[in-house]
Amino acid sequence: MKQNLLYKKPALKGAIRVPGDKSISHRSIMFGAIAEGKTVVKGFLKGDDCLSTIDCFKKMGVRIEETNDQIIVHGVGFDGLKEPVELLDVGNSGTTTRLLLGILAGRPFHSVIIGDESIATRPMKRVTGPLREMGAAIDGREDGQFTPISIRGGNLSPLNYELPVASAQLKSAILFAGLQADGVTEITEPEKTRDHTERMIRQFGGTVTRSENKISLHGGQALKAQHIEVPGDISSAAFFLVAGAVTPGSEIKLQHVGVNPTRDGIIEVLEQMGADLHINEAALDAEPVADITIKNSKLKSIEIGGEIIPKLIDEIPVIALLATQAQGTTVIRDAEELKVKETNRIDAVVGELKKLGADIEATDDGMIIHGPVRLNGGKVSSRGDHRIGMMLSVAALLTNEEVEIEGIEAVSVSYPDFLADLESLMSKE
Ligand SMILES: O=C(O)C1=C[C@@H](OP(=O)(O)O)[C@@H](O)[C@H](O)C1
Ligand SMILES: C=C(OP(=O)(O)O)C(=O)O
Repeated sequence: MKQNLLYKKPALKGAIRVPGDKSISHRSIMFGAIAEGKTVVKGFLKGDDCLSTIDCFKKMGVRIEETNDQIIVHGVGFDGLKEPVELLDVGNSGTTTRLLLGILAGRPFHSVIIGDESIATRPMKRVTGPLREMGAAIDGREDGQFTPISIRGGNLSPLNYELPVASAQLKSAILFAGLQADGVTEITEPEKTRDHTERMIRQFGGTVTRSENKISLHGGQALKAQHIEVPGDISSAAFFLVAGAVTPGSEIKLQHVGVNPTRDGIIEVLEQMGADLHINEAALDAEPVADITIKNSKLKSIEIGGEIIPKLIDEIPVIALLATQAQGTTVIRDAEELKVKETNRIDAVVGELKKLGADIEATDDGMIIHGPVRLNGGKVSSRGDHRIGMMLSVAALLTNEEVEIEGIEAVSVSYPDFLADLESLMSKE
């Protein structure tokens, strides 16, 4: 589906509450299912990826009620999950695939995970390898590297594992398997990655400890149903933060955004670039939440690399756009993981932004962007990747010419109402 965007007077004003956090929404269903009792989830993200997670658990016999403002998961415990008769279709969702594998690794039944064309290209050996070591029988294309993947869980042994990549999905898969293993599982991560799984284990009454970069947990813990309030997704808010920072005359307030310190790299980047940003005191629930106000301002280039990368990995497409408007040369490095997301996001960002006149080049592990540059209109494509589609919609604010985006429907993966929300901030005069 094509979308033509022509924004002549794009100053953005007003307040917006972005939809629920995708990572936390997935986990709320998973923990709800493996806990005993009724978990109520408010603020759940009804994007395609999280709906795929719901669908997979329904196919394993979990009763999940969806109303307008909440989801109720009738937990069955690990042992109550049933062998699915149908294929478990994860759609476009890497998080569903990898975390589900961790849960299935300890279940004594057979299941098959399939997904879309993009999922079929994403590396799964990083997860299937350690899960096999723990005792799960797994097969899949190229020896368990790609979907379709079939799995028959087993009696798991605990694992002491050093993650070869800084991936919260890999860490979480091993934690889910570790919860079903007989003994203590220990994971060391090269850099700190998002810790929603650890927080949720504690919220559900379990124990997981962390010392430096080592995370440990005991198998066999009983988890209890909870009430979960999902905060707004900072990865979705990032598009508005950048839109507000780069569009003349803008001032936007983003309400109730999750500001977990393992996810807030975008805020650090905006501050370092000189953005006019104000964050109110974060309220602490299971996850910290804050309102963030951003105004248009002059921006300067920075270098982004090292341990901040996992804290902003999904925001890099829109950070690249931000850098096109900053004075100087912005360098993004240590971000090879971008190559194995929904698309190769280094190629997609560089290729599509070049069509709009950006001065940007790809490197082996990131990109180099020279700014500021006045963008032009043109025909671009999301390449089927939600974050590329949303980034290009924000780019359309920076030109008086028309931007035609092919494949805009991809935004429904994480933010179905994205364009309507963006347009709601535009002056109606
Ligand atoms: O754990 C999660 O919810 C996620 C972890 C990240 O992936 P990796 O673990 O592959 O880095 C991120 O890119 C993805 O959007 C969501
Ligand atoms: C990489 C992403 O998600 P996933 O890995 O769950 O497909 C994303 O949302 O940017």
